[in-house]
Amino acid sequence: MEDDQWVDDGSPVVFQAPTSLDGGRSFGRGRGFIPLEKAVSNNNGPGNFSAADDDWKDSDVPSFSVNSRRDNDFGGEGRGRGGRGGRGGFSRDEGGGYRGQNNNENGRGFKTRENESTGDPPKPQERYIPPEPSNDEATIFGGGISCGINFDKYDNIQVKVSGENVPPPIDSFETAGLRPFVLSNVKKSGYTKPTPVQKHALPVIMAGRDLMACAQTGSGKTAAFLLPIINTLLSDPKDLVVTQQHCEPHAVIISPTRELTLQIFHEARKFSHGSIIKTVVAYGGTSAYHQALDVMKGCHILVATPGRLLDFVNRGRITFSSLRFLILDEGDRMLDMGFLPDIEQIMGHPTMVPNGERQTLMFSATFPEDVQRLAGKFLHNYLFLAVGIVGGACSDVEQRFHLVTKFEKRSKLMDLISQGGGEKTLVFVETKRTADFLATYLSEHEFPTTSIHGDRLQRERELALCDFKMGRMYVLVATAVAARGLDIKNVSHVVNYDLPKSIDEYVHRIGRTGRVGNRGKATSFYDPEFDAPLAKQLLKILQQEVGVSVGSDEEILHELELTKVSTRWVPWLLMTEHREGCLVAITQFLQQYKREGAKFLDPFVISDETWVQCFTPESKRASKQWKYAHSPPPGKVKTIFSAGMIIATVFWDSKGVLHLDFLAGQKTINVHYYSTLLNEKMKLAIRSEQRKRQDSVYFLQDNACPHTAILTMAALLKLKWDVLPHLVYSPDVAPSDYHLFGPMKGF
Ligand SMILES: Nc1ncnc2c1ncn2[C@@H]1O[C@H](COP(=O)(O)OP(=O)(O)OP(=O)(O)O)[C@@H](O)[C@H]1O
Repeated sequence: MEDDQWVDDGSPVVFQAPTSLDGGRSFGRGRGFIPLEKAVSNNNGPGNFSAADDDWKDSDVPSFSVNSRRDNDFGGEGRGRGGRGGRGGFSRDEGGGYRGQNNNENGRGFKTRENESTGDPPKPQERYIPPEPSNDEATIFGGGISCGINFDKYDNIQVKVSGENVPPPIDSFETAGLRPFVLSNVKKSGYTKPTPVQKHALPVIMAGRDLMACAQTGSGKTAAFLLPIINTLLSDPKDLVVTQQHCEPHAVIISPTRELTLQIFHEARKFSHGSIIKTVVAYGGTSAYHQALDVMKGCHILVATPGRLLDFVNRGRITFSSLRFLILDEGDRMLDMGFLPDIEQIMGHPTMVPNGERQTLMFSATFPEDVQRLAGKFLHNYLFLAVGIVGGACSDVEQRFHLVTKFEKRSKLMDLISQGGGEKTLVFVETKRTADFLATYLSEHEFPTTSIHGDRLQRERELALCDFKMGRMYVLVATAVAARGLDIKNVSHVVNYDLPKSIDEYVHRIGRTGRVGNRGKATSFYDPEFDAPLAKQLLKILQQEVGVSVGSDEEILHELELTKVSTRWVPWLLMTEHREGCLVAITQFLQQYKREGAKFLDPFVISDETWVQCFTPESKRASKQWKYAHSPPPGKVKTIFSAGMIIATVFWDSKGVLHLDFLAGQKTINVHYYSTLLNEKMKLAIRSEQRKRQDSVYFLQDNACPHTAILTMAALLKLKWDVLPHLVYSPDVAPSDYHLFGPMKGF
């Protein structure tokens, strides 16, 4: 059975209706997290659930009468969720759900049903009643991630809005036209100024327009749609239609995963806290009966996964007749092959308010062009908002790659986690089986680890996220279920133990760190045997990231072709932490190695001599010119001095190949740089040369330029020579704006 579905099998259900619908206060709500075993036992509070609550009959659903009313900015929040208690005080605002794809949970795939084609035994049926959301202000407003040092750099990101009559962006929340009440919730959330997507999306939505918005991960898209919706629902209130049979929400927010849905629910509660607005959540893996009761008490905003939503819709519990806002969060995912049939069913439902009479909003960090085209048919006279490069990775995430075979991954992961010294690390794997295995293995090696994937029970998934969030477990091993949307504080490191199959999935995964201007790092294990198909797209992402203009398709294809020549090639990236501060970072790096007693670095003194160029995107052109001006003419040798010592010779040979021979201590290393734009003849020449000179290290890069030599040097020194002639992967050689390619072993 699909995990978002339920069955009415006519089992008797006894439900004691809430004793109060007024005042909006649950009774008997406990604090803290109740053991989950209890949570499924149906007797976890004063309320009396006495049957298989997912197996209920429609006729058993109690009748509620909720008066339609004009709302205002005050009034009880949450209209009496009596009947249960003993839980709550437990803020679960992250997670990931999953539409099963056999044992492969790679993002955008077909919607298959978990366990169907794997031959695995069916999952035990779960009757999980999630804990009540907290009403404690500190919990409600304390969940978000605080802005990081790069928050202000958001202002420099290029923004493009296409479409007709674009409303001007706002500068501040104060001038956004928000009601004082909403503004006060924004302030309580710790937001002082809007992010670019918020600056542009708020006025667009408040002007009643449809919107497709794309902005990098962790840049505040959730508030960008919630704030104007909540504001409109409050400033232009309409009666809420709730009958004994059904409810007609005013806003429906659909997201692809269960825990993301839960997270959005908490965000919506946060921004509407203290108002009349009722928000309800509906997602799979939980007691449908219980959630239906909530829905039928009436809700202005319903946050749901598509499966559970359709379930309610097909039972007539929800209709769209009063819908004012329809939001697809992770819009591209919602419209890919996996979810499209569900979305089409929702959009085409007989009760659905027609396009143009409702507002339709789609948000994501990635929007492939084909999906953009498809999305157009659900939107009316919409605006397209692109903050930065559509589908680009978050610029605050430093991306590193390790060339590994599948046999090396485990020990490499152990190294990374021990080096992390307890930093929160999210490890992505391809299969549920690997997730289980790794979580067990790491736990056995005394790294507190938990896991989340589609085969775990929902209560286990939520507990796993809670443990990770609270730091009880500092490693979370996850399948694609956790790739999108999750906003977890202090995730310092994302590891792609298995790279995903799609680049969008990669962008979302690494976006779990480096949020709201905080820095993060992502390390990916690149196994050429499996990951070569991703190389071209990875390269594009990395080029965007380092500010190097993306090469023409021809160039990229050429690089790909080279990738194919030898499966031992792997793109790896030396990222700069400060794009502008390349020199500073290099200096620090070398100083560090000096401190560690690398004597051979003694002659190597970094200075700000002209040949050490900082290579910023802006200076790319200048730098290129500089390179040609300073490189020796073909056939001539130039000597590089630093602090009066010869450190290297440069030789730009007649074939256009730059040779740098470093003199370090007693050793000379030949490092040959080749342009990526090699023709066949040059490739042949390189191959034959490499056969002759086994001790050399070869880099392929598209911008042979002497200052890269320093980085190369540093990399070689770090490896203490012993891995030569094998290249040479050193993720810690952080500072450069270059992508490099290596090794060329086997070329
Ligand atoms: N204007 C703001 N000032 C400070 N913090 C903000 C602001 N807007 C959002 N945030 C915080 O930034 C974090 C990320 O926001 P959010 O989850 O909405 O990002 P997103 O763009 O939807 O990311 P993803 O693409 O991963 O879904 C949250 O913790 C949120 O509370």
